[in-house]
Amino acid sequence: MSKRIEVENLNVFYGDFKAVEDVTLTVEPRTVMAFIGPSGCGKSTLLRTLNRMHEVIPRAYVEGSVKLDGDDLYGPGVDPVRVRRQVGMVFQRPNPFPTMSIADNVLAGVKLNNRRLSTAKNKELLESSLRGANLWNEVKDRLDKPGSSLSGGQQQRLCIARAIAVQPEVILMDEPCSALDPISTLAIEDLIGELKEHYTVAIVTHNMQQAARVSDMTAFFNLAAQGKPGRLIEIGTTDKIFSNPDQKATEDYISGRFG
Ligand SMILES: Nc1ncnc2c1ncn2[C@@H]1O[C@H](COP(=O)(O)OP(=O)(O)OP(=O)(O)O)[C@@H](O)[C@H]1O
Repeated sequence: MSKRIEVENLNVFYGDFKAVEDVTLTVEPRTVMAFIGPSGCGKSTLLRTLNRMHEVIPRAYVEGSVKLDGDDLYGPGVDPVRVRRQVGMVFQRPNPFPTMSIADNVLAGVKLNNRRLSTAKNKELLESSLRGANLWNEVKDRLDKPGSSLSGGQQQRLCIARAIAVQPEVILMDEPCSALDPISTLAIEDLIGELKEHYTVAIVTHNMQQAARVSDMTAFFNLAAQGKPGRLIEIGTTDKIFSNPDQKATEDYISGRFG
């Protein structure tokens, strides 16, 4: 279920503006990679290229390639909708459909993909997705209540359950804890540790402790100057990046000297 992501010589544009320049990196299956760096260096932009969400913005495009187990996501004839089914995404703010029930929220993506399942299969998928997101025990007695009746942290886990339900290969997370309290944040961090047993995970985070806690590999991005594109400065095991980085800019950023 988990696939290797290979980004090669990727340039990412918003019209004439190049936001990210010449990124090459690999995320191995069943690992978590953290994208870190100061505001505006293109972490979220890069993340969104990994499931072709970037191009939904008018005049936005990429050069280079992103491969999933060798298949170029930007190859001719590749359907972006199919890509987004393989590569799920969890956003900064939990975004369940507020009036839809908890159960329908989990199965929303599956229904959108026109997968018709028997009632028994639906129930099975509902339970396994909620268990996978560590939410089952908290909601099993109120599956018909609206998604908005849950706390912020529960809503974020509901969104993770919704992402898992379509059985993706990769899960992308864009600052998934930035709107959550510390307890909910820890619950999501624990969950990320479990998700990587089944999925390849890439996460954007501003929280250095979080990057250190949840990721196996860390990629540090920076801007040469304001208005210039973001570039990958250093990539390595999270242990190395946080204890003995090769680049001074990485060390300065990790130790809070800028950004
Ligand atoms: N929709 C857009 N149209 C034009 N430019 C954009 C758009 N979204 C982002 N940008 C620009 O692309 C660059 C990278 O932005 P991005 O949000 O990817 O950075 P980031 O590293 O994720 O920042 P942050 O940490 O603040 O979220 C910035 O210069 C930003 O202004």
